[in-house]
Amino acid sequence: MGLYDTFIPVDWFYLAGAFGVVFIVSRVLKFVNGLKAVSWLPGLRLPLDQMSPPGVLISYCRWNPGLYLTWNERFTFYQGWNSETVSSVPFLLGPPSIYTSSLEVARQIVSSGPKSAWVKPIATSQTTSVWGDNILSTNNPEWRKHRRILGPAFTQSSTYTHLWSAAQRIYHEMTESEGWDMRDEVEIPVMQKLTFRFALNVILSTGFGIDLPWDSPPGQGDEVTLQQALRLYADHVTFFVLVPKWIQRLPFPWLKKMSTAYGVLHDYMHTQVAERRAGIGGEAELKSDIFSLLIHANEEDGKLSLTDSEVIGNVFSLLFAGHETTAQTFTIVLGYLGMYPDVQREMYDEIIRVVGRDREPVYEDFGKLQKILSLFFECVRLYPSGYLMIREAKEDTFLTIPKDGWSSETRTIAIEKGTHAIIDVVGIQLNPRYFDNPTRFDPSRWYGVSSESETVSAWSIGPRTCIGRKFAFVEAVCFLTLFIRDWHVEPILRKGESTEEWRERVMVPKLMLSLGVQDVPVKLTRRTSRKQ
Ligand code: HEM
Repeated sequence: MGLYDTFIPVDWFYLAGAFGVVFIVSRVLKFVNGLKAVSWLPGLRLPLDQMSPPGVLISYCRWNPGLYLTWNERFTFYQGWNSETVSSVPFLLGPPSIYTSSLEVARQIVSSGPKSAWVKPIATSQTTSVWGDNILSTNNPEWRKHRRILGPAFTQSSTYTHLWSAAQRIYHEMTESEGWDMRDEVEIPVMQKLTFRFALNVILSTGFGIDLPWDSPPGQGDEVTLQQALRLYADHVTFFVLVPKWIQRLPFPWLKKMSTAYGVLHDYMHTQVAERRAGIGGEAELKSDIFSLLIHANEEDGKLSLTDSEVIGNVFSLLFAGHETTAQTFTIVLGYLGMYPDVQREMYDEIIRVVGRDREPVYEDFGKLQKILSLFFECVRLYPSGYLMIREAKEDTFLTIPKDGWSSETRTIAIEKGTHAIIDVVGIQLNPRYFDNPTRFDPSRWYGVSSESETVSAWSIGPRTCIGRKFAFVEAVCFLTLFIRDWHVEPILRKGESTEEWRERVMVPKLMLSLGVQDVPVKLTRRTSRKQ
């Protein structure tokens, strides 16, 4: 019998059917296992996980709300399930997850110590470790090392006095370079362009001793200057972080420019590390500024040492985390001041009472400018720039949640290894258990609240709370004090547009790695005319 005599004709129809059945069975099993992994907690049942590719990349639609889920459904999501903690179990792709707007549940996930069952998932870490492992990207025990090395820079008072004077200098440089000093009225079509540059220059100067001029001449031809490279990186950090290396190398001119920018930054930072290490760059202005601490750790042997790539990884993670979040919020604050002239007046009065008109504000004023800090807290509450925290259960674990809806009685549910937890910071900030009338813009709710209080939860809670929270508070108070003292802010309205319509058009979130809003157009009017 020849080979061809034994050939059995393939019936493609049945083969496809068999594959189909196997696929459907595998998805049903996946779905049931997913439900079991979250103890059958009620919630979303969608084809894809919303926080990992491809679900996260698909724009908002009914069967795939994507990244905008927690914002767009902030008034209905938890109410719909009558619970502050709900599940999301995909039946095609992705891990099961739980979403929570409860601080008590969040605390169990982000606040438990080194033995915690919850870690940052690998995919999240990869997005923040493009330049090297760092404080943002690592989990215990590595994370502990990064935090211990960087911690002193954020606890010593010299960091904040230095920060205050850098912010003040850069504010004046901005008003001069933008030509505001010569004018009584200024129209700014996109406020973000200025707040981003401001916040980047502040962290560069305070953290790394790099003082960039507000304006610098563009590079010749294809050349990319350091300032342009930083700007390109800051503007396109999401791209650098999310897109695979091979896409960055495709032969498009703008990609080429970005990859040149990446090279410029890479070389600059390596040279800086080498120079600081050799002492050529001179003594750092602060003995324990962020860069000096990193370099010191680079030279250490033992537990608290860092490799070159960890140094650079931390530099970039702090550059990014230290300017994008604050810049987004400064823009939102200015938008709100424009919409609420009464609040603006109250803030101005506080500045005049504490600082007056005749002297520059100093760091010692920080503690007295409580209304300004409250204004900043309230804007971060309504638009939390760090809007999600994602964790993964590295082992089977338990969570204690309310027994029924919002009741104070609790029950414990089992959570299986591999389940993701999405701490919904927007949901927490709008939770009526923590904030009365949570949708109302009301900075006075923060008057008298300590900045150390757990109520200030938009910077996270527990050991992994934002290391730069005081940095952000001090920078915000300095910037806003200078700004509000000099300028009255109002929204630039379109013809016939009301302030409410302006809010609906402009204060609409734009979600990427942080939460911001659409381009904010504002008009500034000098409070004390130059001619007086
Ligand atoms: C409006 C301003 C800011 C907000 C709302 C904010 C929010 C947050 C949040 C929610 C986290 C926790 C993330 C997580 O655990 O998944 C975080 C962590 C972090 N933030 Fe901020 N942040 C702000 C400003 C800053 C500044 C100014 C710096 C640096 C100068 C900074 C550096 C960091 C770092 C390094 C971490 C990681 C800390 C760790 O894991 O130990 N942030 N931030």
